[in-house]
Amino acid sequence: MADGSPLLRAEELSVSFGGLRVLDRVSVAVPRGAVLGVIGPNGAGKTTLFNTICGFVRPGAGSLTFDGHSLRGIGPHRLTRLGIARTLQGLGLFPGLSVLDNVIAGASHRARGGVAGALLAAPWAQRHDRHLRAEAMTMLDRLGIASDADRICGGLPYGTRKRVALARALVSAPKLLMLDEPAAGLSAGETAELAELVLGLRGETTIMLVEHHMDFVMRLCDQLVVLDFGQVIARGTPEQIRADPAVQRAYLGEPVEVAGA
Ligand SMILES: Nc1ncnc2c1ncn2[C@@H]1O[C@H](COP(=O)(O)OP(=O)(O)OP(=O)(O)O)[C@@H](O)[C@H]1O
Repeated sequence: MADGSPLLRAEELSVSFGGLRVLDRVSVAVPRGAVLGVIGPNGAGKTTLFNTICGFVRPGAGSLTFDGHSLRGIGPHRLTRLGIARTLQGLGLFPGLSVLDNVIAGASHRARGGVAGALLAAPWAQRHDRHLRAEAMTMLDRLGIASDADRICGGLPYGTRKRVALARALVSAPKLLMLDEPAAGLSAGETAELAELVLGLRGETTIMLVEHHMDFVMRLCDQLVVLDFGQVIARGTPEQIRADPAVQRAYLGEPVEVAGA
């Protein structure tokens, strides 16, 4: 689908936990090729929106459409095949595996070898797996961590593991890359480098990110959606959002994180 329709459309999504309404008729459209940021004060519902799109949380009402197809009933394990890759706040890496194997795991839906291929040592399976390894290495190189390929993931610095998680998401060549707080826990230098990396992905993939770091968001995003108490209170370009009185009110009294702070 290459018409003018958004790649992802969430319409009137509502989610409640117990009696608490955490998302209240939230609508978001992510245009193809755009970088869309979701921001808002603590507890606004950003992660819940992310988790609902990824199938971790089932909405009480509303609809989700990706590339023209409904995401209803699609669990997280089927997202990669559909063309959605995500990085999570907890990273979700295999700490006992090497960096390279973690990244290859991101493309596992394309591994043709499988059990039969391995048992038979089938040449076609071996060729395909070699190809995946080469692609994973290319991605590690691109993210500046090729020299860590054989190191065990668990012992690596957090900033490096974040890059591994990004490489793993990217190696599936997603149509939509979803990043949950990609800058959280990074130093000012690492955040600036990450911003450059994400800017370099423009034109290759559509990106939706949830983030607290205002500098990072303002620099990267074409469009922003602002949530507060589970509702969309503003949407627009970074300039429009910066000047929006409702947004300023929502953030009043809450420290706005600045890169390096
Ligand atoms: N599984 C859950 N069960 C009950 N309440 C939850 C659950 N997950 C989130 N909440 C509540 O839903 C609200 C929104 O949480 P959410 O994590 O989506 O906000 P957020 O905007 O991502 O916040 P933060 O910026 O602090 O990460 C909060 O009040 C939170 O306590």
